[in-house]
Amino acid sequence: MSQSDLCPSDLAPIALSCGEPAGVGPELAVKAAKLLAGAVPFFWIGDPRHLPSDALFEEIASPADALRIAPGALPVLRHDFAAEVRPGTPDLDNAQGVIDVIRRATALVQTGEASALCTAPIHKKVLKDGAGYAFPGHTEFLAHLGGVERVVMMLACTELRVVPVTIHIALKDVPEAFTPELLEDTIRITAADMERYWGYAHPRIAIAGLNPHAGEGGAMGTEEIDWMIPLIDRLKTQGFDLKGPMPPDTMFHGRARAGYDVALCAYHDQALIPIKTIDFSGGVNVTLGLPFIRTSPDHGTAFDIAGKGVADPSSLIAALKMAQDMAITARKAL
Ligand SMILES: NC(=O)C1=CN([C@@H]2O[C@H](COP(=O)(O)OP(=O)(O)OC[C@H]3O[C@@H](n4cnc5c(N)ncnc54)[C@H](O)[C@@H]3O)[C@@H](O)[C@H]2O)C=CC1
Ligand SMILES: NCC(=O)COP(=O)(O)O
Repeated sequence: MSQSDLCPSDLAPIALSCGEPAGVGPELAVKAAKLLAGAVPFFWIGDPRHLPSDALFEEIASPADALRIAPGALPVLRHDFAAEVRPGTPDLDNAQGVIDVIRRATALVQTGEASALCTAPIHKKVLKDGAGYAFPGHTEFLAHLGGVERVVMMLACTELRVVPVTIHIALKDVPEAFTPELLEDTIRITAADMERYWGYAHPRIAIAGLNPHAGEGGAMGTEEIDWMIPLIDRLKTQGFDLKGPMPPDTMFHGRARAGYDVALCAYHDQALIPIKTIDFSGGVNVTLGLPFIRTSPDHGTAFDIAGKGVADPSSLIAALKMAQDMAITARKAL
């Protein structure tokens, strides 16, 4: 078989961590398994007691069994939690289980028993209060587990890819955290993984200014003049295809988006508001710079609708498909 003939069943299945069990994660895993019917083989790691009562699932002894089970039911790698679950009402006693499942799923990807990690949403404050979780989200925890210092959060849908350069910090802390070193590392990691996983040899990277109107020549802030423009000019001479600093408010309309492959933004909401507005149901969160593949739906735990059967599985399905495509592209490049 040549590398170009690779198909999903040639890959190890994807590991899906359960996330916060009182959120929409469990029901979305069941829905995704039914709709995908084995087209993207994956297994769910969690407590079977947390699945909806009518869920079609089968426990597996090892990840490889998922390839056989996935066409007809959700393959479940059992992970017992401290408590049962009431959808919409998180139980702090289950917080440690959520963290342990992320760790276990990651280990399975690191050993090659899973081809990629897909994570269902966690509730950061529940994990902090219930188990002293010391990380702002998955992204930083996975960097720790992967043994890398710097990773990049990217959200992607068919019409847009965005990267928040600073991630889960208070807005007042952004100007200090948004440094030339961080922006340069983010550009390098983004460019490398755009090639590795999506085949862009020279991705066109747009960079948003920090300030309104990208500073308007220093009238509304000077970070653009002081260091952003010199950094961008220096990296251009090294072959990076960069554009910016661009005025953040005018870089996301349709014609502007056609001019770049990925937009780097100074802070969380500058990046996530446009993509969640354009495609909330199809957006995928992917971590770049890790020594393994990780994707996630773009939404959170949605406690307000958990257990009601109305949660939309589109973003989880897109995340599973993207993980599979990334694994195939990375394998072909070997
Ligand atoms: N990857 C992850 O682990 C993520 C975790 N979160 C966490 O989730 C928690 C709740 O965050 P929120 O800001 O409330 O955002 P959220 O995404 O959970 O909910 C926002 C709104 O979107 C709706 N919604 C979310 N997912 C949906 C789906 N699949 N189908 C239909 N409607 C859906 C909800 O019902 C709610 O009205 C927070 O702790 C946040 O940190 C948020 C984003 C990603
Ligand atoms: N706003 C994105 C988000 O909360 C997801 O964070 P992470 O858990 O992927 O680090």
